Amino acid sequence: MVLADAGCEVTLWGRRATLVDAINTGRTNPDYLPGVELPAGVRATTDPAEAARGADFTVLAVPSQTLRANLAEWAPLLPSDTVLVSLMKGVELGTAKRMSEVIEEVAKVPAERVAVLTGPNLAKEVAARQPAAAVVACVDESVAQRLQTACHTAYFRPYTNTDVVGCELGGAVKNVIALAVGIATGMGLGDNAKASLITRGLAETTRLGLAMGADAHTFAGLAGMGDLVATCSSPLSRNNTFGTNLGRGMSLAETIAVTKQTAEGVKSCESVLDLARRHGVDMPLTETVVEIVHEGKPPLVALKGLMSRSAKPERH
Ligand SMILES: NC(=O)C1=CN([C@@H]2O[C@H](COP(=O)(O)OP(=O)(O)OC[C@H]3O[C@@H](n4cnc5c(N)ncnc54)[C@H](O)[C@@H]3O)[C@@H](O)[C@H]2O)C=CC1
Ligand SMILES: O=C(CO)COP(=O)(O)O
Repeated sequence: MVLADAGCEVTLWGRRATLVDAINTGRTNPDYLPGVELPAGVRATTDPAEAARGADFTVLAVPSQTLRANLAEWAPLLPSDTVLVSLMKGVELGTAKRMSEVIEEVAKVPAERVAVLTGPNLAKEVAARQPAAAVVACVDESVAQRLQTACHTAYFRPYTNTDVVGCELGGAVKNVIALAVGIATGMGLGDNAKASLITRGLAETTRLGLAMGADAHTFAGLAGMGDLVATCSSPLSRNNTFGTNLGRGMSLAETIAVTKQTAEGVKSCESVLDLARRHGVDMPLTETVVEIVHEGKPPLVALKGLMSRSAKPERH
């Protein structure tokens, strides 16, 4: 919708023919964005070759853990000069790779042909054309500028950045911190606790980013602080809501059963922790989220553990 509003011709690929038909005939996606009328510049198809044909930009927005398998099928269909754009906020399980790394590897394209769009962009608000800013990142600034032009509208304001590593980490780790903040909400903790989690969450994200060569400024920007604030304070966030349900005492299985859409942090907390260990970085909040979500640690026990960690200067 954003691309079409900015004047681009958009072809969506969808797996289900019924949804594709609903988009083409009813101009709406009833399963995911009911009540939102899609602009005339958006059409849909179930044929990936048709979607890829002649595309200047190929925007990838499947759940992170499914990217590798999907892209392997699509890669042979892509135009040789298309720029692949990742909207995904996750880290691959097993390899601990960022989405742009998976794209480069599977589509066999150089980093200059891969861009990332991230920032505080809760889908429902964007679809309602409520104002939002974002970041488009690519190691090649001219490519980021082309994408910026392609998605700049009266309600959507993208900034460019060349720090792809920092932008991707900001998006992936904020989902893990949103789970932590959600758990705190579910436990009935107050705003001081939530602000402390957000701030210390940003500290550990920045620590990991610096170890991986990212620019510290990125984490104070839209991809870092911006997305963290939006996600950790909004009930529209699936990760935040997922955490709230866990904090209220639901089991993991019950929480998964009531979660209709993708909550990336549930899987990515493990791959982010893997990444942290590979880089020798301490990420106590991420580690605690993994313990609560995947190892059954009661949130109250986890809270006591965090509060009794050894005292240290804020910069560490
Ligand atoms: N929804 C949001 O507010 C935002 C989401 N994102 C990111 O976008 C990415 C996608 O998330 P959403 O679209 O929100 O998730 P979603 O759960 O709303 O939709 C995922 C889509 O992928 C499809 N899908 C699921 N498994 C698939 C598979 N194996 N192969 C192909 N398609 C599959 C689903 O049918 C659905 O159409 C995530 O990485 C998320 O972090 C980024 C910014 C905002
Ligand atoms: O990334 C998002 C907003 O920027 C969406 O967050 P959730 O995936 O938690 O809904």
